Amino acid sequence: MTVDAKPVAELPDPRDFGLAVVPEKEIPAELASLVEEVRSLVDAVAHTKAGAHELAAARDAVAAANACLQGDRHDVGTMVQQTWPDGRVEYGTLTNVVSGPTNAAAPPLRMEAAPEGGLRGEVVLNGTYQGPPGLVHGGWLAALLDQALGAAAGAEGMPGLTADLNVNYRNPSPLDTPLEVTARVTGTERRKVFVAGEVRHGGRVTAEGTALMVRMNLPGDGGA
Ligand SMILES: CCCCCCCCCCCCCCCC(=O)SCCNC(=O)CCNC(=O)[C@H](O)C(C)(C)COP(=O)(O)OP(=O)(O)OC[C@H]1O[C@@H](n2cnc3c(N)ncnc32)[C@H](O)[C@@H]1OP(=O)(O)O
Repeated sequence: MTVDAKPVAELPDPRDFGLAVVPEKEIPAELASLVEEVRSLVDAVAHTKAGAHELAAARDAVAAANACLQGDRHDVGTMVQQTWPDGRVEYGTLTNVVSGPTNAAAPPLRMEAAPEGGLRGEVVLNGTYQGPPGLVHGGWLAALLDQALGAAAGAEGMPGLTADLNVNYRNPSPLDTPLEVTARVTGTERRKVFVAGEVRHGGRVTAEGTALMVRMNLPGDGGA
């Protein structure tokens, strides 16, 4: 495979594209703990056997919390700037449904540099990500892989959009237990970035994915 994509030294600054950026360290601790609470709430609501009285009280409490939060909002498209332990700066969307730190619907998946190259992360999906009984929904496994594969391309300075994603489900992925997600770039060809990754439970591959990411046009690279 031709290796003629042009990785950039640093990721583009989203501000140059008119997007707002929130440094992750500036996210209030109170918001982070609210997000955790809402994640737990969604799971509790999904599985509750509470009676009518408790359900009505919970509904009123949630409606009151909702009313509290109807003020200023971040624009859709707002990015979060995260700094890796090695000092590398990374951008993602603040409310990304897989990894967004303020999105209570995100598990969330956080990736880090893997010693063997590429990225790795660990994630636990609770019962709100259920497909078959006790197992993670296949669409969510695809979402985890899509995110990890995109992040692997981004981490090598080649952020882009997924053009083609293939997922092979090898073994069931259980809920409520750590799943390891790995991803790496396997080749490049002009703006095409080929990536591959796996989801593992207890060391056994449960899903594997390959994708073609098409690198975004960056200022100064001629777009080729
Ligand atoms: C601002 C800074 C932010 C930094 C931020 C960093 C964040 C870092 C972490 C991100 C982590 C996100 C991970 C989630 C990733 C999603 O969820 S992405 C969302 C789902 N994907 C989409 O919505 C994409 C929809 N599709 C499109 O917009 C366009 O089709 C694409 C993919 C951008 C390509 O369009 P294009 O740029 O016009 O590319 P085009 O010139 O047509 O093709 C370029 C090459 O790719 C090939 N190609 C294009 N499409 C396809 C296809 N579908 N199948 C096969 N080959 C294709 C072409 O044949 C061509 O090949 P060559 O001629 O070079 O051999």
